Amino acid sequence: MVRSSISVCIRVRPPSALEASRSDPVSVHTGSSINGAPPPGSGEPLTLEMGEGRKTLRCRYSTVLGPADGTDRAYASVSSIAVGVAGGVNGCVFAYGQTGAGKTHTMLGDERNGYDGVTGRCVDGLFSELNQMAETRSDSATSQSYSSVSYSVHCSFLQIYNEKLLDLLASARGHAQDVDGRGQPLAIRENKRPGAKPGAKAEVFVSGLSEYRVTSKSDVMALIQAGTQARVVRGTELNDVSSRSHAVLQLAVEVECVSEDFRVLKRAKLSLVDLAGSEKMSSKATTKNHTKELTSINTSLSTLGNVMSALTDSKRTHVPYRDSKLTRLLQDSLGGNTSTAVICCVAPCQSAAEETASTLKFADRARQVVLTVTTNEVVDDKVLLARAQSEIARLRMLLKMYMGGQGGGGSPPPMVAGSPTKMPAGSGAMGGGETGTVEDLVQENARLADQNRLLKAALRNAGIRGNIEDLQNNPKANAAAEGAFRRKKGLPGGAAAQDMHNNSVYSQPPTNNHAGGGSHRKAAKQQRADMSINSESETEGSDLAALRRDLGKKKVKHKGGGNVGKRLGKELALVEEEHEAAEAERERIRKERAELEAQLAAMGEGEGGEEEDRPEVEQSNDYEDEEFDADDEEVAASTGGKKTEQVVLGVVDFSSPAKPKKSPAKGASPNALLRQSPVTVPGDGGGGREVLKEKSPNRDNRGRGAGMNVTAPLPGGLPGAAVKPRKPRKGRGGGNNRTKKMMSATSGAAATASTQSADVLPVTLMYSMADLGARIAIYSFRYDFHYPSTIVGFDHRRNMHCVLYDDGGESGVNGRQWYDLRTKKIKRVEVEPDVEGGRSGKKKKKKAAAGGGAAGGVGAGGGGMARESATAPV
Ligand SMILES: Nc1ncnc2c1ncn2[C@@H]1O[C@H](COP(=O)(O)OP(=O)(O)OP(=O)(O)O)[C@@H](O)[C@H]1O
Repeated sequence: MVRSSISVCIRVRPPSALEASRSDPVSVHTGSSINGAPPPGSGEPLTLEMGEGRKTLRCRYSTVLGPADGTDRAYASVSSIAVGVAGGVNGCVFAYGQTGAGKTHTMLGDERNGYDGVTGRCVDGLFSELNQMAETRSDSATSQSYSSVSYSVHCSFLQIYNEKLLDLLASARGHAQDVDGRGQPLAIRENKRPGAKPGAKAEVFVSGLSEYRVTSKSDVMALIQAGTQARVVRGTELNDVSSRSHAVLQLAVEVECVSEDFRVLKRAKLSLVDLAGSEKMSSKATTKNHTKELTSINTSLSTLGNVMSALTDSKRTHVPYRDSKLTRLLQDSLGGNTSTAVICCVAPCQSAAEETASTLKFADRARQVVLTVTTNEVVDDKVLLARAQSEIARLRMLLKMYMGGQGGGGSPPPMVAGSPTKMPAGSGAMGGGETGTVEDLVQENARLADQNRLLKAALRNAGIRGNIEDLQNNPKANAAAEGAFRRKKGLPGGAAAQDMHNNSVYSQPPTNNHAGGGSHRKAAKQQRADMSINSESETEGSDLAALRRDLGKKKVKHKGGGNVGKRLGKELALVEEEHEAAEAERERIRKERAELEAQLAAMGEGEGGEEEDRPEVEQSNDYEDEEFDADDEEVAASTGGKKTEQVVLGVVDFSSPAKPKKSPAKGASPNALLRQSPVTVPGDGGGGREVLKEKSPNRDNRGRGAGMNVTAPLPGGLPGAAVKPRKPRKGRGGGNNRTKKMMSATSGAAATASTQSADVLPVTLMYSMADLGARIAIYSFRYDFHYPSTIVGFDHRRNMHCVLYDDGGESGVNGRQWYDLRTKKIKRVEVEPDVEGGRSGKKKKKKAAAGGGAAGGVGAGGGGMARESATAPV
């Protein structure tokens, strides 16, 4: 966790031709050459002469760029923010200033200079960093080495015009336009990240915004070019090409670092914002439209100023983010977990002195805003364990050194690499680490507590008021119930219900997925893995216990007799205390979880029947919802009549090795680039990588993720546009609407399309982002049919794949489905509008507001797969 203030750069543009022709005197001076010394302190000086009889302003800012300075210097002042996004730290750079002051020139550039602005340079810097990490297989931020580092970047571009959010890339996709021809306004929503720390802020994202997968700067530049053409521009008194909207380009980055023992997933977003310029209301703003534009620009900029003021005022409890769309969208960047820089652009001339003074005032406010920035990374249980062990080793070493092992006087040992230890603030030579074991535990606790919350909701739903005490008093029944529950839910450990405490989606090691059964074997294997983790946890526990015993027995004294020893003793005791509290909390949550799961299991046992025959309760897709909470689970569970069929799946790859398609021709129009099918370019890791993949679920998606191990194409191939045959389920009164629809759409297709399960060939999945784009066929033995599909997403939280049927929507199913390809069971099926009766009115409204499609989550941490399956209507 790092605390830093918003970085401020002032850029003074050269006088324009008009200003020169009017002989408008220069009033802004960079450097200290103007009479009177700049105020003391660090930073570069700037002087503003306000005019005759008025005070001259002298100030300092961390970077001041004069008319002769190029955009490269502006980029230099923000490059660390762009590069930091690769390491999982959110970044935001925005340009602020009067109309015609040079914001667009600075941020985007123009066609004449090939859009050579700060934005293009940031994108370049980010991709260079990502490619370097992938090539060297290391994380430059932590110097940690991995066996593989892969990344994905998604780009969106929007404008805020007259307080409406409009997708700048929507027209390129041929989406419906409103009367202005600017596309449908989009809504800002919030997504509470499951597993986030209690009290953590919800993430803001724009629902329905198109996002494109990009793999290089040129991909992004093509999008910028296309989007810029859709931006609202008008000639004004001060600028012939004045932007009348705020433009926000966002890159959502996910980096996956995999080593033998653990996996780390980093998510962050980079926001690059070119604000519309403030302008005085003048008589020339005659048209109604122009006046409306001016009013909304000025209102949103003044709200931005108010937000800055509120953030710098320690007494203010309310920050008016919601007063404008701009501040609401930038909420994370202004007062949240984002490294932010503002480039304040000013005109050099006397006639603009008032506006320049107001821009400098904004800059002063901005630099007082203090941000707390953390790395957004998700680590699996093994890395938590590794860190805890590394922490223990470090503490042991400290103990040894300061209690006589290595003798006094020496300087304390350096921090163990990769062992971020939480030590009390001001711990001097210890360096005061940032995050660590205790925080990891707290984080894990939050995740477990979240899971408990969901379990409680499921229980409430089922109306079960089980007798927990009974189960507690009967360990055998308890274990059996747990096992049944696990088998039913496809959770690890179903075969031998011993321990459910390590049931984390991150704890499952990748396994090859073969056609046919074996899920119980795998579950047993997983259980053994779980148990081994447990025994390691025991070791951890006993190490800590030993450490505590040592601490208890000996009075910590520094051999050299100084205060360092005493202080270290206190620090160790504090760390230990925090550790103990976190462990106790974890224990409490685990107990609670065991009780809840036992209740659910008891319920499952009571239902009876074979696992395969029991339908699974459909769940709502939290990524689509404004806020994910326990209510969602309740709604989902209450859709009793619309349960999904449970089918056994085989997984095969039926595509021949990907042949690189031609890269887009140089000079091709960006719109043509956007319209074309996904382009596969050769990747350095073997598999191709898709670029500019519009995430329309119905698009043919032939790219293959790196790391796919294709054994052979399926003999006889598969039908190109297979239609899903379904039969009405027995005992269900003829099936629901959906079933009927499918039946009528598919009669006769099943027989010809059927493929024997003997043909099923195994394919190796990475259980990660590397699987994206893999075309697979999912086999249902119930219907003896292969469904050709494409993996379009991987949900790290649930450890599930999102696949998309390659049937062009003919099946009538909203094609995206969530599959756990390990356990070979359908876990999630999109709820069709006609069977949505069980949903609450609120939910329906939300869906309708989102244009019937899924939410296009921009939030880097808000569930990557919302992006993959987001925006285009199915
Ligand atoms: N540093 C600079 N060097 C050279 N020309 C510049 C510089 N800054 C701005 N200009 C020129 O000044 C004009 C106005 O700049 P620009 O359009 O970037 O202003 P703006 O702040 O974005 O205005 P608006 O808010 O109205 O969109 C443009 O012609 C641009 O090329």
